[in-house]
Amino acid sequence: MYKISKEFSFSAAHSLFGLPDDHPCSRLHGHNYVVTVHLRSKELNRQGFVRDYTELKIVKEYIDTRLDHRNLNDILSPLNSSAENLAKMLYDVFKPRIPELYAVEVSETPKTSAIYEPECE
Ligand SMILES: Nc1nc2c(c(=O)[nH]1)N=C([C@H](O)[C@H](O)COP(=O)(O)OP(=O)(O)OP(=O)(O)O)CN2
Ligand SMILES: [Zn+2]
Repeated sequence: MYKISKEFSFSAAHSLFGLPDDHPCSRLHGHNYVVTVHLRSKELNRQGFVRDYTELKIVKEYIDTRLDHRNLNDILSPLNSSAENLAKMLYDVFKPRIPELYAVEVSETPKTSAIYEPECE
């Protein structure tokens, strides 16, 4: 199995619901998000690629137009704007266009990340 990944970054605001009143993440705040798309394939194409990294510019275009400098609560509603929910939403958006996609990772901070990977496809 061959695996590749590519990172994309954007800045956005959000607040989380369902947390204790004194939880800091209940308040509107922002992150410099990093999204990593993970692709895999048993075979390489004739260029020797799982997929050309430059073909992943569709991810950058989506992030730049739909997520960057926005409030993620507006985009993920009625779901909570957690990193987990964002990772699954992005997986569902890109899987039809990137068949080799097997997981999406979202980091809100350099120390945290959430990964959505379907159990079986
Ligand atoms: N499982 C999850 N837990 C939390 C999420 C999430 O999306 N999934 N999100 C948040 C907050 O939005 C935010 O990311 C705070 O995270 P935290 O690691 O607490 O960030 P800090 O920089 O404040 O943490 P330090 O301990 O100061 O490094 C909360 N939880
Ligand atoms: Zn947050």
